[in-house]
Amino acid sequence: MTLLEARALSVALDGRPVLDRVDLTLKAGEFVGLIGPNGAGKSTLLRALAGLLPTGGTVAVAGTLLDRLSAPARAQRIAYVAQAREVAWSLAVEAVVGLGRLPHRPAFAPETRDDRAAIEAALTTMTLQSLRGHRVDRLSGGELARVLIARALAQDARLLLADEPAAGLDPAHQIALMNVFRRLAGAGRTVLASLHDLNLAARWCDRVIVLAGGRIVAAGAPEAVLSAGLLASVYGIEAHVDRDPGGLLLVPTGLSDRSATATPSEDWS
Ligand SMILES: Nc1ncnc2c1ncn2[C@@H]1O[C@H](COP(=O)(O)OP(=O)(O)OP(=O)(O)O)[C@@H](O)[C@H]1O
Repeated sequence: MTLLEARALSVALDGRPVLDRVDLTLKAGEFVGLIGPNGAGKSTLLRALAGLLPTGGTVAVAGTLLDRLSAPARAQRIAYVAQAREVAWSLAVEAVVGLGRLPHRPAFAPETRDDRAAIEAALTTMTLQSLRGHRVDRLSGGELARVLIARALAQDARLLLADEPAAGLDPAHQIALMNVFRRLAGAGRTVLASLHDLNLAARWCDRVIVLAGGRIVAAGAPEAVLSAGLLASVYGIEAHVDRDPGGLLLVPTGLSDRSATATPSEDWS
């Protein structure tokens, strides 16, 4: 079942085109990795899909156009984890995770039993129980990253958009996070996460979408997409591509002499 459909999505920032008529479809129950070089437009695409930017084209979630949804209705359907990890106030971890529940109840209403259950589940999932009373402005970078992901999990939306959620996490927490996203997808939720670690994308994602120069240049199963040739043309790197029972193994070995430009294709949605 299609959960999200973007058609001819275009974004200009400061008058400069950043996304160019992107077509994208996400199905319920898939974990999709959004990859591409610095400046490709990944953050812009995630923000556009979350309804945080003025765009050309359309975005529909479960058949409803995003701009027809109120802010709370949108937040019940889409959770977004930003790349910038900023916290405005010196709140406790538990309170920040609890902010994810605000779209689910009227303003100033007390927490419900469902809210408490979702908060506890998110704290447990992100192994934050022992930090629940800590102030977020005194956490390490990786701890804060996990809190902001937990806040999005507490939101309990059908679609999770996460911008470099694995950045700054140690390898164990990265793998644990990939397993969390896989479990969400297994439960019918949809996750679109931008990732710079190609091995995480290759081994945990059902599908990867490759963005370069504001356009989707390839999309599909990691095994079908992540070839040495694509890595050379998109990232300008040489890589050894191997596979084991867990999936692809990608080892960057150097810079390629081909320029880091890719040829956009017509329809990769
Ligand atoms: N507010 C802005 N005004 C003008 N240009 C912007 C603005 N924000 C981003 N850009 C430009 O848009 C392009 C895409 O940026 P974006 O952050 O979406 O890329 P990205 O793929 O997420 O990159 P990275 O991997 O480095 O996080 C970049 O060239 C960037 O310089």
